[in-house]
Amino acid sequence: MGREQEYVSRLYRRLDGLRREVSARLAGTLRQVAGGHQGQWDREAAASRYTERLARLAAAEHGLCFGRLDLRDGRRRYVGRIGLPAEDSAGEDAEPLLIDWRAPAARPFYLATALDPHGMTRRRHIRTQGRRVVEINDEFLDPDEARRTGETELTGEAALMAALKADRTGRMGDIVATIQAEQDAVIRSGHRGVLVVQGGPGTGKTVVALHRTAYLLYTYRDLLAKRGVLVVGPNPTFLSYIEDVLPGLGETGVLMSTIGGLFPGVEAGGVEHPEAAAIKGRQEMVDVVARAVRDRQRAPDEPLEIETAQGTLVLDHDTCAPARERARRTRLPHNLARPYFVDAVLDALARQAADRLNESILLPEVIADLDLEPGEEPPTDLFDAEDVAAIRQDLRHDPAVHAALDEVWPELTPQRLLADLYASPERLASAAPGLTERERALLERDPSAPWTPADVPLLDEAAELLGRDDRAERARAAAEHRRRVAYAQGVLDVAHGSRSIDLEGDEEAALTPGDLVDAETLAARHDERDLRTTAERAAADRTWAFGHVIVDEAQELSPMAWRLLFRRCPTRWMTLVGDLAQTGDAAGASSWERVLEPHVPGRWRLERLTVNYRMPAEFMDVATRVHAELTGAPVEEQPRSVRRIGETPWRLEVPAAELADRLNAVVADEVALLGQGHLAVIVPSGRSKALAHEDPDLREQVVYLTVAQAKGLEFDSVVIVEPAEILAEGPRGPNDLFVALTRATRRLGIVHTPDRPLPAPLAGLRSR
Ligand SMILES: Nc1ncnc2c1ncn2[C@@H]1O[C@H](COP(=O)(O)OP(=O)(O)OP(=O)(O)O)[C@@H](O)[C@H]1O
Repeated sequence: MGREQEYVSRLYRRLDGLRREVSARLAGTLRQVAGGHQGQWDREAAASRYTERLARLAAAEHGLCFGRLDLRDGRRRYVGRIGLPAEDSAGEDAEPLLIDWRAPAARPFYLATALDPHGMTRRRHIRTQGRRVVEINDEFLDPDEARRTGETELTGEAALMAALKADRTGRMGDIVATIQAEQDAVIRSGHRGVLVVQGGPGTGKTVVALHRTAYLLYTYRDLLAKRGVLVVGPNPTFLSYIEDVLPGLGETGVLMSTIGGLFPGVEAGGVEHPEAAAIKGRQEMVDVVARAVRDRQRAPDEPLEIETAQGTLVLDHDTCAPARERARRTRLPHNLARPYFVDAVLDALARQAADRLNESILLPEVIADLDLEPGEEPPTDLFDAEDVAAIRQDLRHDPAVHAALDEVWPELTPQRLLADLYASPERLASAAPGLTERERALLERDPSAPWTPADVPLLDEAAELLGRDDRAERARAAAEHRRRVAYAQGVLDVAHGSRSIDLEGDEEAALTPGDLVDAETLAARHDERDLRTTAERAAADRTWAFGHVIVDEAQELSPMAWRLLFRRCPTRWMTLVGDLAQTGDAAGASSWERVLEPHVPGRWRLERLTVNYRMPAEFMDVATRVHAELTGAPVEEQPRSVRRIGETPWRLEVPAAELADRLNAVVADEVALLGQGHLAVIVPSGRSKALAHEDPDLREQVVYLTVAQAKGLEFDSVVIVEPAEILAEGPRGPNDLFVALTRATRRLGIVHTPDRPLPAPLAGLRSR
């Protein structure tokens, strides 16, 4: 241990040295007096590079080095959170002092087994507290010995067990020191399409997905730093549960969001009936939104009268229908096709106005008064093409014409389209004829009501169909650019005019700025630079194309949510992790094939995680039997637990009238048993108003949660209240109960009242 302490101290000295070096560079950069915009830009870019590097070095402080590999040729490799090069004095060819866990050379640390030692003779786990080595665990990778004694499938078993037994903290931690072989295969998978990771509860899907993110950022840093990585989780509570993992691994530039957070400018904080959310998630909503858009392109049966400066004009079906046809034939999104519609309508209205004027001027008595030659036809039209164009121009700016056009083909935002749709039973009936009246009634809503997470994919769908007419914006930007170029040219001209005439004859010295840079380039240097991080820019841009997308609890996503996500990831490079046995959302998935084939036919790969690290076998066994009894799902497909604790789940039956008091007493007893650990009380959503908090703080020692809130989380101890109610209330009750039963690491119990029958495996639990 003394020798390892020496080495670890050397690593920390090296880390400190690098931190000092990078800090000094950062300070130097900040001190620089940058010349001009370009200089300022370069300085900012360098400063942000150094800041990022410093953050990475700082994140490596805890558990800097956690392992050592002894190679058969006698060399040693230390594995840690980041790579550390040898000291400068050691020469360029010196081996690195520490290898980043993501580097290929570190891989045997996770894969080597006694039977397949990858050229290693020993794997050593080094546990540190602060900068002090406190424990060492060795595994000798001797194939002969393994053949004699049999081999465990776990790598670094002692370190793994210690990690699993530790108290939970309300925040997920990293597992760099104890990644298991099947997890390593997922983390480093080179698959460039959609990788689906299916695994039962506690198999490490979440933690593996986050480590894969860190691995991809390390391996494809340039590509992913530019395009960004999006991590999608089921709800804000879950996102706060996992928020420390990536920064702890030194990676900060990732955008974490729920589906509800993916429409910039919309806060989807509303809550709605789960059935309404499920309807909004259905595939058929694609047609509903499309019809809602088409319904806003009208050819009115009742003519609209427009009081214009040219007199009263009529906008009727025969005027609108061909104009609409013409605009639709462009196949452009609604707002971009609108100018074609407007053009055609203005043509027709201008003609109509000219005809009206002809009628009002060319009255029979006027014609009779005309001095016509014999045989000469009386005039029928007093306006030539130019006159009609002038009338058209007047109409284009007439507010009454604008108002009429807005009625038949309005410019629409996604928000306005959906708010108008939900607010009108007639609009809903027209756009959603396939829904029942009851289903449509569930969608009805006041326009002032807040948006809900299930609205976001619909808003996104609408945004695609509506498009945004940004011609005015682009014209403004182009004009601004022209202004800058003209200004730059002016600057160069002044510089040229004021060059020193003393230097005449000396060609090189007489170079002026205009010889070195043209006006376009000079103007570009003065254009505003966007100094936001990739994640910030991505968060603000609905059409951002991410380099990689990771989806956790992927089974919960609706078909509409998948459409949104695939739009955000045109390269289709994604990692999806989930468990079909835990699907709770009525719009969620029951088959990966059904979810993915429409988007990436034949181009997705399924990996499985089979070992459960969270629950002891005693808990997993009960959860599996309950799920199998309720759904008929095969027991063999559930994961195997890595440990037993010698304690089974308990059951407490209490009279209904005493439920609240007895529950409080149970909670107090459990807390007393826990020490520093955390307890979750999982309640039916029907009781959540009284018990569960809408925005629970997972750092509290005791939290009350619904199943939906508890999804993906884990606690030392879990108490489930009225499992029969949980079973009865959701659209996928058996899955919900399964989720609740698979959250605990050390203690698990249920509290129920007598008149609700329990599934047999729960009825048979020991009494508390
Ligand atoms: N190799 C490992 N070493 C140490 N701990 C691990 C390892 N793999 C998983 N764990 C731990 O097991 C627990 C369960 O992991 P995680 O939450 O990622 O599982 P999950 O498959 O996403 O579960 P669920 O489907 O229930 O959400 C976590 O505490 C995680 O840190």
